[in-house]
Amino acid sequence: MIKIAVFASGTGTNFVALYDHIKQAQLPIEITRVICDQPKAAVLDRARERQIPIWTHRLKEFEGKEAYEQAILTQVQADNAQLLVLAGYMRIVTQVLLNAYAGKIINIHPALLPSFPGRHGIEDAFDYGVKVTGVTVHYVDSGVDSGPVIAQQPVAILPEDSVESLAMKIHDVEHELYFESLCQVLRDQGLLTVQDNG
Ligand SMILES: Nc1nc2c(c(=O)[nH]1)N[C@@H](CN(C=O)c1ccc(C(=O)N[C@@H](CCC(=O)O)C(=O)O)cc1)CN2
Ligand SMILES: NCC(=O)N[C@@H]1O[C@H](COP(=O)([O-])[O-])[C@@H](O)[C@H]1O
Repeated sequence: MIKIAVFASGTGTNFVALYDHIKQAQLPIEITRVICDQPKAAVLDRARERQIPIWTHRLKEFEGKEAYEQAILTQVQADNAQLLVLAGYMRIVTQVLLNAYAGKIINIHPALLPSFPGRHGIEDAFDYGVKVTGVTVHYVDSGVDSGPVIAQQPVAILPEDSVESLAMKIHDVEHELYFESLCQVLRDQGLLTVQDNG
């Protein structure tokens, strides 16, 4: 069984999409825990509904970011998580996790990096007026949205689009591309085989 931890801070639609795809495909992948920095985030209810364990604490409960991430590291290592999957996790991952999980942390971003990094990729692309934006899945490094790209998919911004309609199109792409990218990463790391149908 391949063990992955999902990190999220908000609604959790990407977590649900990954969960559903893994279940539908009957892949040997287990989401060991949802890690969340916002104890009231909706993603936690989604995890509870699916009997997925959670770890949720606010940063301010700890003596700084390093102690916070050390607590997360202790938990994901105890869970034997092999890959950390950031899915709307709004914290910059520090060297505590980067060192322990070098090359084993991935993220999804709602823009075509390196364009429009940061917390507001969808709105920034819409406000800039680009005609094409999209979704990026990438490895996480010490920079922000600067790690090696794993996959990208374009999304056209039409004249009739609002930022809301664009966000819906972006999320629809995310909910397919992240699962495809996860399987590719697990295959690249020799954890998933063709025999697994992954
Ligand atoms: N080391 C990395 N950590 C994270 C990355 C990354 O590429 N490298 N991607 C982000 C996700 N993200 C955009 O995709 C993102 C999330 C949050 C922020 C940010 O600036 N957040 C807060 C608080 C920062 C903190 O306390 O950690 C802020 O507004 O200051 C920027 C980009 C996930 N992590
Ligand atoms: N900079 C990171 C970032 O903007 N991530 C974005 O947060 C959203 C989380 O949605 P979800 O909670 O419904 O999965 C997703 O659109 C993801 O690309």
